[in-house]
Amino acid sequence: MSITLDGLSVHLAGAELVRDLHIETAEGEVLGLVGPNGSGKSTALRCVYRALQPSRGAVLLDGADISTLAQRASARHIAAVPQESSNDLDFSVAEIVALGRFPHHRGNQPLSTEERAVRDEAMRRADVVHLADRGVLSLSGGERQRVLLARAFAQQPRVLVLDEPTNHLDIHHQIRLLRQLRTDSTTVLIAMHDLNLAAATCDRLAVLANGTVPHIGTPTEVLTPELINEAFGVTPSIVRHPRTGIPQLHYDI
Ligand SMILES: Nc1ncnc2c1ncn2[C@@H]1O[C@H](COP(=O)(O)OP(=O)(O)OP(=O)(O)O)[C@@H](O)[C@H]1O
Repeated sequence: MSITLDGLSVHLAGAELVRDLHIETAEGEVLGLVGPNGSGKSTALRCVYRALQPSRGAVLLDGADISTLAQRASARHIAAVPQESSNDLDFSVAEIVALGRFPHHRGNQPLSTEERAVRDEAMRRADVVHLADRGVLSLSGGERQRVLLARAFAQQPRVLVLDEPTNHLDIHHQIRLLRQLRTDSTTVLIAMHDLNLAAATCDRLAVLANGTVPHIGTPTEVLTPELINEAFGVTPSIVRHPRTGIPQLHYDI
């Protein structure tokens, strides 16, 4: 399924956090949101997973305004891993991942054999099988992030919204996740700070900077020294990956 941010604006606490944002994904595309702190990446993503309502504009799922859908109906298609997620209850990992099945259920019936298989496959993909019986409160930051990824996978979404999903992950688990995003047919909207990993992962990048219209294009089109300087105020040297040709940024410290 495709996601469109159609003239999205968000006003909060007397400020316009996102202004008239237009972004259209293709089905199965991995689209990265990059930009400086406070440029509105999380705010835009929160509108997609319906933690926030836009003040103007809309989020469209295959052309239909998601605000016209019941929450449970949109959750059958859109799963999210937010940047910070407080979880004060010490559920087991397997129980948390099973919550991903909730939008597909009627009432509170126990998981069927097939659904347990979906949950287990989601735990395998996020490499948390060995943690299944642990309480989530005892987990490390990266382990907890992988549990939230597993819960999102268990939802079997057509659109995955990820807000800096690699920020607690070691390099093995970063690469493992990003490879999965590249090979799956799920449409992905992902906010990232690491521009090199973003370039290697995303079909297109939207470079947000405060209040301006984003530059949207392939990594090669938007990761130019001029554009990075305009958005972030630093000027990188850009080289090509020796095998893939993807642009990679280097900085003088
Ligand atoms: N509830 C709120 N009330 C007031 N201001 C808010 C609120 N939520 C976010 N903001 C502000 O909106 C701006 C955009 O925040 P947002 O979290 O979307 O940025 P971001 O691009 O995801 O940043 P980062 O890279 O730091 O994660 C920031 O200046 C932030 O302080």
